[in-house]
Amino acid sequence: MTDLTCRTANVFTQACGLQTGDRLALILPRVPEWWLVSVGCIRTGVIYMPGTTQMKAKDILYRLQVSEAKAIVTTDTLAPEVDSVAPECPSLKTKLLVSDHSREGWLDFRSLIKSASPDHICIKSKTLDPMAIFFTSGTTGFPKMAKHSHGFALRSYFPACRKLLQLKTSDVFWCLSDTGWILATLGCLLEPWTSGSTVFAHHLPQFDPKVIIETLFKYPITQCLAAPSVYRMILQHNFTSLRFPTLEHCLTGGEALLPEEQEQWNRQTGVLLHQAYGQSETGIGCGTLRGMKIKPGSMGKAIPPFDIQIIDDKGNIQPPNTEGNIGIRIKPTRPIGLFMYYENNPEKTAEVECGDFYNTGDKATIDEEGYFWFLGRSDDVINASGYRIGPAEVENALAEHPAVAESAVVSSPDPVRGEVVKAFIVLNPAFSCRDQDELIKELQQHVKSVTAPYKYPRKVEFVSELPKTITGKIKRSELRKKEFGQK
Ligand SMILES: Nc1ncnc2c1ncn2[C@@H]1O[C@H](COP(=O)(O)OP(=O)(O)OP(=O)(O)O)[C@@H](O)[C@H]1O
Repeated sequence: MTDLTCRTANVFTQACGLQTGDRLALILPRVPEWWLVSVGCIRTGVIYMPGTTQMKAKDILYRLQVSEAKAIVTTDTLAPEVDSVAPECPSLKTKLLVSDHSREGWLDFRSLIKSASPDHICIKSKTLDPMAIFFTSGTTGFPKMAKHSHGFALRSYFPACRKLLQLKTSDVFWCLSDTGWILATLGCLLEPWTSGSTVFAHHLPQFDPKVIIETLFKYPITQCLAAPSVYRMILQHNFTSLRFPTLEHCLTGGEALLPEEQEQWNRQTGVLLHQAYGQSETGIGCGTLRGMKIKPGSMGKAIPPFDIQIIDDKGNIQPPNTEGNIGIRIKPTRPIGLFMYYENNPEKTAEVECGDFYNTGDKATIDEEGYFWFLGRSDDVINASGYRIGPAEVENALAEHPAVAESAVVSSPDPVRGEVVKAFIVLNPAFSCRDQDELIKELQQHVKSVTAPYKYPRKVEFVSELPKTITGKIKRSELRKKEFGQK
């Protein structure tokens, strides 16, 4: 890795003429070059911007333009999409292709690193020098550019952070996160790197639960990190045995995990599933550390150096069991590992500052033991007849009914009540022939029976799919806007 990443650094500074502070878009699947490019950038101070390979031309265009990227690294699959938008990106000077074939107008990354010198002197980066830009998922609008410093990498060395996974040199760690997501930089690169553990990588072009299960049986993987949907798919697969021979520890985060899924995973695999919470802005903010008591449905406790509190809209700390915003203290000192600011967006950067805190825009409560309980994004919380309802609570209740494959709960206008709870539901195929009115009544009754009755969805609509971001997160804001007749 030292040899190859030094060569990569030389390719960037010499063959590509990139300088410290230039931006490079990194859009690669799970191939070894993803690691080389990331570390090559860290060595040279080139700011890298990971992006998912699921992007289409317009997504790539948006990212290249707003970031004024000077270079891009990608594969054959996305090169034509890049070429189709490159004329509209005047800053883009270098296109690097990771492939066994050549392509006109592109530099061949693999042959360049073969011929590059392995001698390279790393820049002397300071903790607060910029390292990477992570685009947010765009769940609530256009993706924002969360800029991180080298302190983000440093945070993985902090003893308190290493308690999350407690990786050892003997561990074989498999992080299934999309390479475009901040979790991949943490789970595929920084965490195992700082612990000296083995990284397991699988190309996995599609999330086929059968392949994931076979892989966990075949290879000596001891720890696994993946989005809740991955564990969900495995559980829904009805495989005869999920007793993986070497798996000891599992972590998930990035979206809500249902408490019953957490329990079901434990029952079927014999391994505990720990939950973490984070954002492109924060990396992992809180989590259930290895060995800590798991409270199903909770996102665990704040991980130092972050001081996380539940705050009101003015930044006042709220007592336990009171709904509020998840805030991370930034005054008097901004903690290492938290994003620096939104690039080119001082208004948005100022908007998320709330008193002494960075307001994550997520609603939650904290209990007496310091465990956080996610309610939903601030914009998604429903205010029905004076009751504040988090979509996650209703979606969790619906998920317990066998008819529900997936649901999204949003606010909907009502002439009498102002706002009511509306559920968009994707049915499991076995229930698609059922009388719809009858099924709606049954589902409403079910929600009333498993959670506080005022939360039940007064409106229900069955849909074939839910609107999602390219990383698979439900765009509740899109559904809500449709309900209120907005664009
Ligand atoms: N454990 C978790 N449980 C529930 N939600 C989670 C969890 N972890 C993360 N999230 C959600 O994911 C969000 C972070 O996702 P990300 O940084 O990818 O961008 P986004 O907020 O989805 O997109 P955008 O900011 O562009 O709308 C959090 O703010 C939170 O809403």
